[in-house]
Amino acid sequence: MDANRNPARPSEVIGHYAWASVAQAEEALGAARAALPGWAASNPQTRSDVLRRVGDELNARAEELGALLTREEGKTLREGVGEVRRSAQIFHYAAGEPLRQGGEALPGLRDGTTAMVSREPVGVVVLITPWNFPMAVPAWKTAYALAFGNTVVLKPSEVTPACAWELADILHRAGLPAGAFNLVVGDGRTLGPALVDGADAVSFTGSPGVGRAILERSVARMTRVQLELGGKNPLVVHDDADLELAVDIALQGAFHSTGQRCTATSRIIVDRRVHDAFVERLVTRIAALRVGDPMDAATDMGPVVSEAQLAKDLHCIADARSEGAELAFGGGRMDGDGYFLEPTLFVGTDNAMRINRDEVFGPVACVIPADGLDHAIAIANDSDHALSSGIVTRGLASAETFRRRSRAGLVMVNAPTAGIDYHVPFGGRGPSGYGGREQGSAAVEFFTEGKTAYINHGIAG
Ligand SMILES: NC(=O)C1=CN([C@@H]2O[C@H](COP(=O)(O)OP(=O)(O)OC[C@H]3O[C@@H](n4cnc5c(N)ncnc54)[C@H](OP(=O)(O)O)[C@@H]3O)[C@@H](O)[C@H]2O)C=CC1
Ligand SMILES: O=C(O)CCC(=O)C(=O)O
Repeated sequence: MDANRNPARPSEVIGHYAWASVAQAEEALGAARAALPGWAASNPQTRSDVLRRVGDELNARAEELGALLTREEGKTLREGVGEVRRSAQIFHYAAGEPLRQGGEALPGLRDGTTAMVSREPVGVVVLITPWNFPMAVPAWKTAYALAFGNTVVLKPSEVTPACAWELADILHRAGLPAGAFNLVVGDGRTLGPALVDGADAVSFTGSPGVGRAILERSVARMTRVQLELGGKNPLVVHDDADLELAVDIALQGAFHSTGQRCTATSRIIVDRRVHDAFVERLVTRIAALRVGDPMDAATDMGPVVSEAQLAKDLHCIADARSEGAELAFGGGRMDGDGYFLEPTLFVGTDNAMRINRDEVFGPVACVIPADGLDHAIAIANDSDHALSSGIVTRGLASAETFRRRSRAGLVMVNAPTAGIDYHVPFGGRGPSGYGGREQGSAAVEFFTEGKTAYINHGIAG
C-alpha cells in the first residue's frame, strides 16, 4: 500500500493504492490467459461496443478525471482534461478496428486452391506504462490490444496509479468479460520479470534503461516486444522563419506539460543570422510563463512529477553549468513545498555537451547555434535519439529537405515536436523506439499475428 501524492502540494494524499505481489501479478496473467479464448472469439460488434462505451464515459467525465490526472501528475488542468478527451477519442477510434479488420483471399498457384491471409490476436499482452501520460498511454495501448481480441495486464507507473484505476473501473463497467483486462499496481522492478515472462507480447513506454532490460528478457523468450523510449528532440529555426511562430512553437514544445514528454523540444538549433533576435524573444516569453498551481486556469506550467524527478532535473542543470552552458533563464527550484522548477533555457551550448546528449525529461531546453540548413540538419541528426524533430521555415524547399533528411520517426514542419494525433502511427527510430509503431494504421501489426491458409477446394478455375 503506498500513498499517491499531489506534486503541487505533497502533503495532500490523493489515495492509497495496494501494491501487488509477484503472486498476484501471476494471478492476473492467469486470469488474462483464461479469458483469452472467449474474448479472441467474441463478436466484433461486442468488442466495438465495449470500446465505444469506454470512450463515452471518459468524455462524459473528462472534467472530473482531468482534475484527478492533474492532481496526481501535475500537468495543468487544461492539459489534464485534454488528455482525458484524447483518451476518449482513442477508444472511439479503436472501436472501429474490430469492424474494419479484413484479410486477403488470393487464387492459389495450384489448381483448385485459394490462399487466405488473416490476422489473429497475439494473446496475453502486458502493457507497462509511465507517469507522464497516465491516461493516454494506457488508453492507446489498451484500446488497440482489446480491439484486436487480446487480453491485457496493465502495469502503470507507481507514481500515477489513480488514472489507471479509473480506467480499469470504466472498462469493467463497459461490459468487458472478467479477466479480459487486469490492472496490477506496484513496483516495476519487482513485478516486471514475472509480467514479461508470462506475456505473449509486451508493449512498454518509459526510460531506455528499463526498456533495454525488458527487451533482453523478451528476446530470450522470443516474445514480441515494442518499446517507446526517450527523445532529445531538435527544433531547427531556419533563417527565413517567422520568429513569433518559432518562439511559440519552441515554448510549447519545451515547456508544455512541464517538458515531461518524450517528444519535448530539448535542442533548439537556431541559424546564427536570427539567433540573437530569437533568443531575446524566447526569453521574454519564458519570463511571462505563469508557473504554479496546475488547478488554476491561469497557470501555464505545473510542477515536476516527483521529488526524484526534480532532483534529476536539478542535477542535469548543475551539470550543464559545469560544462559551460550559459543560463539565459531559470535554473532553480521555486519556493514552496511543491516540486516546482523554473522553466530553464541555456544558450551558448554545443551538441557535444551532455545536456544536449541525455534526456532530462523536464522543463529544460538548450539553444545551439548553426551555420545554415545543412549544418542545422547535421546537428539535429547527431544524437543517440531519433524520436521527434521539427523545423520552422517559410520555405517549401527547406521544409522538404528537412523532412527527407531528418532521422527522426516524427517530423514536424512549423509545428511543435510534441503533441501527436491519435489516428496516425507514432514512434521513434534507433534507440528511441523498437518493435514497430503504435496507434493508427500501425497498431494492427503489433497486436495481431498473421496466418496464411491454403485451401484445396478442388474446384478449378
Ligand atoms: N519515453 C517516455 O515517455 C518516458 C521516459 N521516461 C524517462 O525515464 C526516467 C525515469 O522515469 P520512470 O518513471 O522511473 O521510468 P521507468 O522507465 O523506470 O518506468 C516506466 C515503467 O516501467 C516500470 N518498470 C520499472 N522497472 C522495471 C523493470 N525492471 N521491468 C519492468 N518494468 C519496470 C515502471 O514501474 P515503476 O513506476 O514501479 O518503477 C513504470 O511502470 C525519466 O526521468 C525519463 O527520462 C519516463 C517516463 C516516460
Ligand atoms: O507528444 C505527445 O503527444 C505524446 C508524447 C508521449 O507519448 C510521451 O511523452 O510518452
